[in-house]
Amino acid sequence: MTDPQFTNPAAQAVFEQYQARLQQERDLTSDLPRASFGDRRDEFLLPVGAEVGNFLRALAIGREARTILELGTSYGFSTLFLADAARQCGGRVISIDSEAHKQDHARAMLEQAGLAEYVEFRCGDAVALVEQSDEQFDVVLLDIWKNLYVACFEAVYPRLPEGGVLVSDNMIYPEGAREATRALRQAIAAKPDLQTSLLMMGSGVELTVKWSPDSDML
Ligand SMILES: C[S@@+](CC[C@H](N)C(=O)[O-])C[C@H]1O[C@@H](n2cnc3c(N)ncnc32)[C@H](O)[C@@H]1O
Repeated sequence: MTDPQFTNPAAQAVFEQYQARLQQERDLTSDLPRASFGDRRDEFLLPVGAEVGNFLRALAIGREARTILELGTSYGFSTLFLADAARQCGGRVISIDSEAHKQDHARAMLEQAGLAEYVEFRCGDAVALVEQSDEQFDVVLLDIWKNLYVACFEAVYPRLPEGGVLVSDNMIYPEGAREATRALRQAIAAKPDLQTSLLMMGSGVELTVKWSPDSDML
């Protein structure tokens, strides 16, 4: 029995499907050599997990986010939480992934959950799609392949409004991502108007807020 995470039974049923698939994937991958796992990574959910999902949802609702950007749809696990937030705060989610078949699966799951109307899926390279965009993003989840973190961050940064929030996943685990996450931390530290903090939840989350020194929010 999975702990209830959603008040809406349809969304809870979809969450439970994800949890069951995740357990199967854990069993399958526990003995897989690292190289084989890397070759097969597109098969797996690789989700942020329920704790981070709940955190993201609360953050987006608290921020009264109008536009939520997700970089890395995968099969839709984190999208489910973000879409539930969008439903509750009158916002919308733009979710980007380069793999169309993953987004097709995510779309079907969101439809089952009754949350598809809150999500616009965009398929393509995250850096290029963000750079082409003239939108501002109130809450951003950065969760694509880690070698793209700095490029994505640089594309997102000018599109974060004052008070806008960036959540970057996998800042602690897996260990193999640490060179990339260290580079992201350095890129964040180089901006004078960002406040940032590493949170020990899930695989390690960096919470970064655009908050200028002369902001009247301080
Ligand atoms: C860790 S998974 C995302 C997991 C998802 N956020 C969740 O919690 O369920 C990373 C995703 O980034 C996508 N990705 C990798 N490179 C990309 C790129 N250049 N542009 C867009 N998406 C990309 C992969 O296809 C993969 O689905």
